[in-house]
Amino acid sequence: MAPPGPASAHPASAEPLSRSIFRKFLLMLCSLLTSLYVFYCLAERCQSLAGPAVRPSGGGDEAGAPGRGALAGGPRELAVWPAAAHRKRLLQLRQWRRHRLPALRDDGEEAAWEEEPPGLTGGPGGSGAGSSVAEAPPGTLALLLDEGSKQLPQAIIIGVKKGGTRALLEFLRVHPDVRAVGAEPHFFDRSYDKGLAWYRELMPRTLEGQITMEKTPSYFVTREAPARISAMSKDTKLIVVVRDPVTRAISDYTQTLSKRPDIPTFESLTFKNRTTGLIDTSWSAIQIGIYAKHLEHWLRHFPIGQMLFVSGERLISDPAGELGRVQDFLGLKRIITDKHFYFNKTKGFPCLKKAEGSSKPHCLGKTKGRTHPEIDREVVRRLREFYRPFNLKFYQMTGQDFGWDG
Ligand SMILES: Nc1ncnc2c1ncn2[C@@H]1O[C@H](COP(=O)(O)OS(=O)(=O)O)[C@@H](OP(=O)(O)O)[C@H]1O
Repeated sequence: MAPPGPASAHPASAEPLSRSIFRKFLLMLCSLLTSLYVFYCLAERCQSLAGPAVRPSGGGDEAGAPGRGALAGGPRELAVWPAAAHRKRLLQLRQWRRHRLPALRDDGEEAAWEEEPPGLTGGPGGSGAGSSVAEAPPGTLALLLDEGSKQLPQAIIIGVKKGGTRALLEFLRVHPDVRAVGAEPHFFDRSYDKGLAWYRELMPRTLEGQITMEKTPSYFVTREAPARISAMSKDTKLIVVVRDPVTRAISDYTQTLSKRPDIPTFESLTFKNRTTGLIDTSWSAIQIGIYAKHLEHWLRHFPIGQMLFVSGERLISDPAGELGRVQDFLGLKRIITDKHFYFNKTKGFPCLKKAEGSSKPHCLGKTKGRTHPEIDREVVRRLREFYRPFNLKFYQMTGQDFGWDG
């Protein structure tokens, strides 16, 4: 008879089986832990847990210190305001989803902030490196999205049409304490009968310490708007972006021309009677630029100190400077600085190194910064003459010389 096998023969065949089960178990445990970690990091808990629950707002010691932070959403800013940045990103995700749904739009002019077309990329900060919730799969954070509540706006950009209102709003949205509705609600001019509850529903959710904003440039020239906004809240802060009324009128005309190429020339629309040189002030392109007259209506309901006048020209030549004034006016810490902007030569305008909820450079869309048609010099001269007294009155009322008549 053959001798029995070694005593260890049977255990030797059983052990590999239990070991392999154990190994599989370990492998599963590891993958589970890895998935949990990935989920955890996607939720950006890693960055936010260490931060304060509510970021202090308003002018602290460092208010007014330019160039303090790094790029919006960049590592340094997160280190300074981790909780605020995290909360804002959660809310941005909600917005990211909304961007992909048919949104409330104005006359089609106001498409949302557009990403740079391929030909325009390559600006500073455009590497696309780094993560942002806007680029993360939305489903992963679904459970965390019910934060905040909808508030009526505490600040409104009320005008002026073609002044640079979109640029200002999009620049402001970079601030972690600003939440704004993307499209123009037109509540105080077109939809007032829908009521404040309807209006509030349009607003994005905000957390404590964040400001809700909207922009509708036609409010500035709407007679009923001052009383209506005051009835909502006497404390509403009002921002007006103004621009040389002559170039504003040409910009306005250029927009109409882009939609209806068959309209009469700018020159013919400007005059009631070209021979006498009588300006047609009933033409809205002309009428909107009589800023002093419109302002009078607002001053019946709001003190001048509750209004901020932003220069549309300086918003292009020195966006950080104007944004500094706006942040001060809104009682916000000066987080948006020159480090957030770069000048895009192709676009011919300042653009953001990183827009809200994105890590890529962003310029305004092609409906902003259109090429204006050449206008008869004599007509331009006559218009300048027409606007001069109104401009001077406006400088006097606001205490600011916008330099349109120098
Ligand atoms: N950064 C930047 N990028 C592009 N465009 C800029 C920027 N800053 C100000 N502007 C000027 O904004 C003008 C459009 O103004 P609005 O946004 O107020 O227009 S609208 O009333 O909302 O249609 C637009 O007018 P046009 O140049 O006539 O198109 C621009 O001159």
